[in-house]
Amino acid sequence: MNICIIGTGYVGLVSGACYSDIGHNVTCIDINKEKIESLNKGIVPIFEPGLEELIKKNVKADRLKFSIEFEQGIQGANIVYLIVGTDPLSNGETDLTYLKEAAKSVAKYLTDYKLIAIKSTVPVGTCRKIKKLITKEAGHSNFDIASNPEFLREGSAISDTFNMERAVFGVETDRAEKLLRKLHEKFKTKVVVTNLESSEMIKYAANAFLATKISFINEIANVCEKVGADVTKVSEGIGLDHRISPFFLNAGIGYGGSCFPKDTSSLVKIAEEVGYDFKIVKDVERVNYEQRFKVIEKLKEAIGGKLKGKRIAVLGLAFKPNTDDMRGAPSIDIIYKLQQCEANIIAYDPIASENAKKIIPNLKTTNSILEAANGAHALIILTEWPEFQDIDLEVLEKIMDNNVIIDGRNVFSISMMKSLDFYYASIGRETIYPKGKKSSQ
Ligand SMILES: NC(=O)C1=CN([C@@H]2O[C@H](COP(=O)(O)OP(=O)(O)OC[C@H]3O[C@@H](n4cnc5c(N)ncnc54)[C@H](O)[C@@H]3O)[C@@H](O)[C@H]2O)C=CC1
Ligand SMILES: O=C(O)[C@H]1O[C@H](OP(=O)(O)OP(=O)(O)OC[C@H]2O[C@@H](n3ccc(=O)[nH]c3=O)[C@H](O)[C@@H]2O)[C@H](O)[C@@H](O)[C@@H]1O
Repeated sequence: MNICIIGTGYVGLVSGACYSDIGHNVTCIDINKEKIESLNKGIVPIFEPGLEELIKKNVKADRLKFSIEFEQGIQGANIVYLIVGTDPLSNGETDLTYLKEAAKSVAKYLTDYKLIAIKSTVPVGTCRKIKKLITKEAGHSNFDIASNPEFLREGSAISDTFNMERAVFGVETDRAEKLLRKLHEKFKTKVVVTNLESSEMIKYAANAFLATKISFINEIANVCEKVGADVTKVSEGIGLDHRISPFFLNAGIGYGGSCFPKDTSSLVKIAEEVGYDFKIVKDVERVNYEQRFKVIEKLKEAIGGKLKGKRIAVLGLAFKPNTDDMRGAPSIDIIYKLQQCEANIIAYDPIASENAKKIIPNLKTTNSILEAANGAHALIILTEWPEFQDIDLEVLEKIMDNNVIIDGRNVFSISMMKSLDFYYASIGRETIYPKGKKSSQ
């Protein structure tokens, strides 16, 4: 099939590469000229494991193209995907400016029947609004509209796409359903076919539910700390019940990213607009926001209150491992707070440092864990990059000024930390004190 993707960001690029890899001809369009120029030079603007190779392979096979020419991509396409950003406005509503602009561009070149599928995450009712807009702009309605939300995660986006657990098709006609089924045939996935509104709602409900699991386990963790329980064991113990499942039960500094924060606030807004107060999701957001500052409380407790002038090594900046994406990363608020306390911060992230510096003014970063830890009064872990698990803690003991680790992602096991000589505080687990020092200092 011929597929045109409007919006070559995280999702558009990954979807385009994956659709082309299963044999479709894909043209990815974007208004960002620089981005398209780099892609045409073989430079991939984001870090996503396996993406560069996949793009290279399919460009070489002539199945994947990048362009700023809408006409070139739209004409001849069976399906046109809209995958532009849908960021929140300051009042929590979703900004549909990019989506409307993209829809108008499609309408301009809509000369024969096409399926226009919306993959952007959009408030319930948006597909219908976009249908009206395109009809008005094109002057006809020789097209179908569909909602086909995306469930990939950054950092594992390609395998999530190839092994998708389900595809959701919000459609109004058999023709639209058939086209989407044909496109997804090779993914051999379960398909949920529904109306436009249910499909749009599935996306919000999925993200809000996952966010709820995270805030739930974080609240359990906060209680665990006070009653002598260990949240990692509690997660294991409840996760073995298939009705609960072990996933998204890792306690820590809470969720970040470009989606959970925006989609939870958008769901609250969607409910508000129809007169419903979505209490659970509001609390999920509040719990999540407060959770990130737990590491600062723990840090202050560990080093006796004042952070002014203290050298603090921060390990991990990205909102999760395997990505350089800093959008909504909890590290941003945590570092701002440390800066306000006049701590001397030195951060290390395997790949997100450059993006972090664009967002966090005056952030000093290093190229290695040891450089960050050298002479530090304390080290705090904000992202569970796999390489942090392999840190030689005996070397850290020697080079740090004060052996304090505040682990915001529960990277190290309690039993291992007990064999060393650190003050080690994590989330929802007992605090380990350096040898010779008693608890509650
Ligand atoms: N990032 C993620 O992991 C996921 C994102 N989503 C949703 O997918 C949508 C896209 O998200 P991302 O790919 O992360 O956004 P992004 O910001 O990385 O990419 C959006 C792209 O659209 C382009 N664009 C904006 N207006 C345009 C127009 N009129 N015509 C052509 N291109 C235009 C931008 O230049 C940009 O390259 C959002 O609605 C998001 O909520 C859904 C699932 C996962
Ligand atoms: O709509 C979206 O954009 C996407 O949002 C999330 O994907 P993503 O934000 O890329 O990453 P996740 O793996 O879900 O992690 C989100 C945040 O939750 C945190 N998290 C995750 C799991 C957990 O147990 N605990 C926890 O704190 C992560 O550290 C991260 O900050 C969803 O998992 C995807 O299904 C969805 O498509």
